[in-house]
Amino acid sequence: MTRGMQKLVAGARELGLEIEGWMQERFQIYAELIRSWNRRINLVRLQNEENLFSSHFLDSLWCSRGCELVAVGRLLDIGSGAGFPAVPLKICFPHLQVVMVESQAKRCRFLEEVIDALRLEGCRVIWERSENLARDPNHRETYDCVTARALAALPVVLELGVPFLKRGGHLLAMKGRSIQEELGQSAFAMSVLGVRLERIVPYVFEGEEGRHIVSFVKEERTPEDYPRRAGIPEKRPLLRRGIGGDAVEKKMKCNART
Ligand SMILES: C[S@@+](CC[C@H](N)C(=O)[O-])C[C@H]1O[C@@H](n2cnc3c(N)ncnc32)[C@H](O)[C@@H]1O
Repeated sequence: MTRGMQKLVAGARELGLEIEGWMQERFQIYAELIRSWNRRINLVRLQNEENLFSSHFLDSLWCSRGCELVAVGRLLDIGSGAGFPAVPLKICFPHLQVVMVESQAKRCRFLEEVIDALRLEGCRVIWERSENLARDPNHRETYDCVTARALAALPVVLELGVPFLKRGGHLLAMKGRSIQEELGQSAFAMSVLGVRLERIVPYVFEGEEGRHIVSFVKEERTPEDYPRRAGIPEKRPLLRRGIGGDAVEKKMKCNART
């Protein structure tokens, strides 16, 4: 077993997850595909093999602390990129019905190859902006769980993600050190969209510090006006105007990738 795989298996065990042999094989194939595609298209910043297994695969599995994934049926991952956190979650929780929505065509082609190579049944990718997909009645208010990693600042993640949730469903935002500041900026978006903060799970592991899973629960139907049309949530985040909105907006752009 490679050192990367050893770290993944040990880290997952601390989360109460057993990565069985057939799951390890899938992680191995997934890692090979990422390495090979990464030479052609920009998928992830790869320092070394260990970094892929811990900072990406293990990091993704921390979502399991955000809500009871065993009780989740439909899960939507917005802006999956190379497949995080959706693919590691699907490998370890095979019962999940997973949809990945991704706006870049090349990344969607990569994700389709991953689904085929790993034989991930009940997992598909949609090439679309999430703002548009959220208008589709087959997707709007139909998911038990929505995940987002390195997608955007928190008020933007809320506007993109909450419309997909059923009442009682969870939005899991994977965030870095700026979490308190971003939460402070999210009060207005939370009240407009009808969600409440359920819990913040801080975590660290070797090579990663200051990480958080932020879990929200949807309490009310989302007004039809949200999300606004493609690009607007990012350009004009849901902040209450007149209290330094513009200054906050500029700062939020810096926080988007954490
Ligand atoms: C920084 S990458 C993060 C990818 C992955 N979640 C990860 O953690 O490595 C953000 C991804 O979200 C996609 N994206 C950004 N806005 C989107 C939107 N509104 N709808 C769908 N995909 C979007 C981008 O194309 C990009 O692949």
